[in-house]
Amino acid sequence: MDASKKYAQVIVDVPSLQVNHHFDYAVPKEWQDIITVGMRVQVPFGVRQVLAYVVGFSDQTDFAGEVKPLAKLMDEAPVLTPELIALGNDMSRRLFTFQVLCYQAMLPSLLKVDYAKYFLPTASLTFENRQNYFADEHEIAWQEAEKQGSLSDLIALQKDDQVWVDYRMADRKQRKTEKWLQPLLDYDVLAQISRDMTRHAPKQQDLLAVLMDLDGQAIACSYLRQEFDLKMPTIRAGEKKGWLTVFEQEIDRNPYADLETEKSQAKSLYPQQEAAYQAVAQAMDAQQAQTLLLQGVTGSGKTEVYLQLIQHALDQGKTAILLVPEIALTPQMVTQLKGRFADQVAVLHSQLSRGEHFDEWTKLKKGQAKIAVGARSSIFAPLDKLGVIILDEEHETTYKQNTNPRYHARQVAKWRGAYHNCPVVLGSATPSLESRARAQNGLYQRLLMPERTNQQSLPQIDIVDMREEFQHKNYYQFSRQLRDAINATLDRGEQVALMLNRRGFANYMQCQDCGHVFQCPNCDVSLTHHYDSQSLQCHYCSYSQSLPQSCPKCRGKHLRSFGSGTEKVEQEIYDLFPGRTLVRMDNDTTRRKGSHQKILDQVANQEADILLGTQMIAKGLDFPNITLVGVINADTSLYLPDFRASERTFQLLTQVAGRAGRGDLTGQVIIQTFNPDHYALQFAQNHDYEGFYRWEMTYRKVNHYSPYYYSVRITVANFDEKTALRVANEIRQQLDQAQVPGTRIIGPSQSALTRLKNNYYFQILYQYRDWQSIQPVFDQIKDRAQEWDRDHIHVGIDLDPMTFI
Ligand SMILES: Nc1ncnc2c1ncn2[C@@H]1O[C@H](COP(=O)(O)OP(=O)(O)OP(=O)(O)O)[C@@H](O)[C@H]1O
Ligand SMILES: [Zn+2]
Ligand SMILES: [Zn+2]
Repeated sequence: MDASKKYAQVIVDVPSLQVNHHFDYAVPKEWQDIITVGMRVQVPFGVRQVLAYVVGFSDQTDFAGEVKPLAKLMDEAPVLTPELIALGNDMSRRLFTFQVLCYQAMLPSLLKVDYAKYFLPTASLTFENRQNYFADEHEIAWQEAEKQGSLSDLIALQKDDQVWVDYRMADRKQRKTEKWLQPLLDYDVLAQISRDMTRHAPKQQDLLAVLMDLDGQAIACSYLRQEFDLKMPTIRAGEKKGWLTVFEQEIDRNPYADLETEKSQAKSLYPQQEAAYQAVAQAMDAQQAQTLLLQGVTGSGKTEVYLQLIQHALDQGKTAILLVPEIALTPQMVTQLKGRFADQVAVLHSQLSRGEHFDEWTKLKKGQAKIAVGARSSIFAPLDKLGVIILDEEHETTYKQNTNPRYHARQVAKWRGAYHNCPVVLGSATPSLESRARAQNGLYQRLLMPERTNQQSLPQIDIVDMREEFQHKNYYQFSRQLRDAINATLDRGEQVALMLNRRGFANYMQCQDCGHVFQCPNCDVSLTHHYDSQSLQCHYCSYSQSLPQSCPKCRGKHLRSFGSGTEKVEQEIYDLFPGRTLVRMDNDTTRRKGSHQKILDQVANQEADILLGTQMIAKGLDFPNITLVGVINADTSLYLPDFRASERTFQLLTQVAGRAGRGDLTGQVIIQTFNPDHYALQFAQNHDYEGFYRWEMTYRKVNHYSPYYYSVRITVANFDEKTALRVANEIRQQLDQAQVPGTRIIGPSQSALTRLKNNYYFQILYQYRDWQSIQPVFDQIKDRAQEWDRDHIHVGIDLDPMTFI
């Protein structure tokens, strides 16, 4: 018996009791050899049994009362590694949140829903164990094993790879299995049987011959059918005679099975790529936990550098994580990774079913796949021996989670890099100001790739003043210049990409007679007119109503929708460019699995002349025949209630402009705007990231914004406005009393969306310079938030927020 495992330290999963300290439970004797840190257990807690995570063991406890025993084991193998347990601990402190929430964020969602577990034999299960544990069954339910008292034995067998555990969701599609057979007899015995058999059983003779050939190796029954015409009845007959046994073997549900990938070879690097590669590879070789900012213009070949760095990690016997802003939007990246690394890649894709996602995660955990690619949460990929961590488009806001735990993947990446002594690469054509500033201070090493790989210069960008168009009575959303350019491009047989900037933008419906705007009855936002479904919808709470016929206020019948959704622009394109084929890419057309890829294929195969999309089309696309990029409206994102509005606009315009002229043909970009003089547009026009950076830094300094000052946003929500405001004021007082030097407090003020989901929101913005100094007061607020929560007053603490609505 392992004395050091007398007590298990667990973090309980109880929403109303979130604390960061662990509870002690006694480990039953029969579990002491199989239980490990990172497994989930059930423990008695008050009158209930609750889920808990084992985070450590000890041979003594400080707890004065009676220490209860653990009630149930939930896993056959740890779901969290010691590294992830330590990470969750640090994250929760750093973000003023709770450990259990961090652990939940790290695990695949299948583990959070109702599922059942079964033990199934693997090919290496010994005959004896099969008889002992399975008898005639082909699987044993976990609960059944618990009842029979064989759970710990089966878990030990799982460690020995003799059985595996199948996770099945209550009512979802199951893991696919197929029938395999395992020969049970030696060659000599089989040969003897064969000699003794009558000649009238040719199928049996064939089966014996195959079994002798297999020499003990397991094989899929379907193979015998295909190759030897031996069908299940024959095999079952052999089973009855004790020659073999049939079992279910899982089939990989490979979600990318039908993805056509051409095998790709490493390209020989251009000098600028080589220099960047060498800098990172050196840090990898020296096992240095260093952050490198790879600042490469659009089309400079960042992807190839990533691929070769990942190869370098594999060559070192290590693993790698590649993060992308949103995996559904980057099918080209997945294709490239699959082409280069085939099955060594696990894709953690948000559009996978829970089961498929779980399978990919399992491959990483078991070491069957060594490269994890995916969005934000893939930073928690259960990989050992990380050799490199890469964040592509590191400036993207999707790397920050907007719900608890509000972590930033970049920060977690640096933590894991430090743990594994491996470098973190942040790649972007338009780095976030925070990262660029850290490079300036020498905290990050800056790597530059200023040239495009096609040896062409960046595309020429023209800015069109839409105010003049209106003066000339052109009421279309297409300026004359953009129309001419589109026609000329299409006449040359080239393609066009058009972006409709929808950040902070919607089509609202207004009464022409009285000016009434249709609003959501639950939230303080305008309803959005959806042309497809002929309805008005709220984007925040999903409220929906059919299109009204008259105004509820004045009964007038002149209703009109304003703004321009992609559908509306689509209609204008049909009017202005008859006979041209168009594909639309936005949230509505890409919701279904695979639809995004289909749209991109149409563009790649030149079945579409015009690609019309939201900011979705700005990222990562590489189509050599797209030579013209048009931005229909550059302005909307400039007016977000957010100090990063200019940065976002600059990034978006630079990224989308970067889609033009990536092949041998010269690119051209036309940006339409009502604010031609805005600096974000001016610097974007001149491809001047550094100029923008310097200008914007001055603005941030003057206004006390990031990266000079960091901020915490505290939100208070309640269905009663007065209560919400009262608590917000209390928090303000508490912050005032703490008197942390170098801080500034703004608010409470009503949030930009004052009534979201039937709640009133207030926010306080707290600007600070040094995390350590604010820790005590925010820890207090965090603990009080628990109490408020019980009264349905929801207090959120968002460290370094990325959005302000
Ligand atoms: N060493 C190389 N030799 C030949 N072609 C290359 C090489 N490296 C990259 N390319 C090609 O150059 C093009 C641009 O590269 P890539 O898409 O990686 O750019 P990027 O820096 O990621 O751009 P963006 O930021 O716009 O996504 C691609 O078509 C790629 O196949
Ligand atoms: Zn009206
Ligand atoms: Zn709503």
